[in-house]
Amino acid sequence: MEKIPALGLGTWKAAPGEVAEAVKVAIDAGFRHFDCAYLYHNESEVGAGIQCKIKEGVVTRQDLFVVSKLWCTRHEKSLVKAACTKSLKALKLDYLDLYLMHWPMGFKPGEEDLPLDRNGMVLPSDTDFLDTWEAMEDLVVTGLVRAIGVSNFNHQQLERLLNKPNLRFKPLTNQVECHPYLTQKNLINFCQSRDVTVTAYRPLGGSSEGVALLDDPVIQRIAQKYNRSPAQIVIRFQIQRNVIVIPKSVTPTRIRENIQERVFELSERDMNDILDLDRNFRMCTLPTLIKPSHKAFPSEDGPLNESQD
Ligand SMILES: NC(=O)C1=CN([C@@H]2O[C@H](COP(=O)(O)OP(=O)(O)OC[C@H]3O[C@@H](n4cnc5c(N)ncnc54)[C@H](OP(=O)(O)O)[C@@H]3O)[C@@H](O)[C@H]2O)C=CC1
Ligand SMILES: O=C1CO[C@H](CO)[C@@H](O)[C@@H]1O
Repeated sequence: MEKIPALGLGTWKAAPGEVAEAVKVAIDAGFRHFDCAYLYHNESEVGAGIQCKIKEGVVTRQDLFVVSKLWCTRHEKSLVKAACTKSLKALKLDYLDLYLMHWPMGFKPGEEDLPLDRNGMVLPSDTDFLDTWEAMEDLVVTGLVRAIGVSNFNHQQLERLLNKPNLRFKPLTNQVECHPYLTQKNLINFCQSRDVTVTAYRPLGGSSEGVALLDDPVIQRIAQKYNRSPAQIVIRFQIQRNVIVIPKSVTPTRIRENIQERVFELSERDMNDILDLDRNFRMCTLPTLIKPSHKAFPSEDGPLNESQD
């Protein structure tokens, strides 16, 4: 079974024109795991950065762990292989280390990422994520991907997948929003109890978007205590609870800061103080566009809401 490196570089909103350079800086700094997605519309630049470092002989393909994600408009079984091949081509790779189902919900197929009706609600497709999963399993069998996983799955959805009759491959990870304001304690316990790793996205609180997670007084106090930056504290927090973490940066100094070559340990008390910051605060809110009648709707009584898990 593939092992996901504990720290990866996020690439959402890493603009074409800056992300290839960021990937090169990251590889030089020691990053080996790259979190990509068709949705981010920058896979070709990420691939250029990767290829450059392979050509320079800094790394080999086997040293790297490259992740991409199947977007919701490609949930029909007949569309999955082409979607994966498109990401592979853009990334200039012949296999992915991990391919994730980006969300459990399928949207109407087409070129628009978010096909909307007149009221601004997403047009669903009549797919079931269990069927989509079967097509993703085929990608493992044909060697296009080494492993498959899910993203934005709640407890019930993951359990349904794990209980699927004739499951050929278990999800390697469930990638979910996770940071000190959304600690996902219950979901993490559930995933880890079923041998599914958890990957934390938005680990820094997407700090350019006005969320003051890195300015939180508790994070600041702990950062001063260990003589580390707030970003280093929230990254270490995840690694220390066995959660894989994928901070995004296109800034060379921050990329190097985030990999923190010297390992340090947060005390149990400081880990608990960070856990106590939880306020079930979710920033990635795509579900607000989804009709409650959608098959995989993240409803009040469960999906995506860890307090309900
Ligand atoms: N599966 C899913 O549905 C989702 C997956 N993701 C994945 O997770 C990754 C990370 O999440 P993301 O939403 O990008 O948010 P992050 O929490 O990683 O925050 C990124 C922001 O933090 C800034 N930053 C980076 N390092 C530092 C630092 N050391 N000090 C201060 N600020 C810093 C970056 O700025 P700058 O770049 O300018 O340095 C950027 O503005 C994404 O890039 C994507 O790969 C994200 C959302 C949803
Ligand atoms: O990866 C992602 C980036 O953010 C988007 C907007 O919240 C999400 O929909 C998506 O899952």
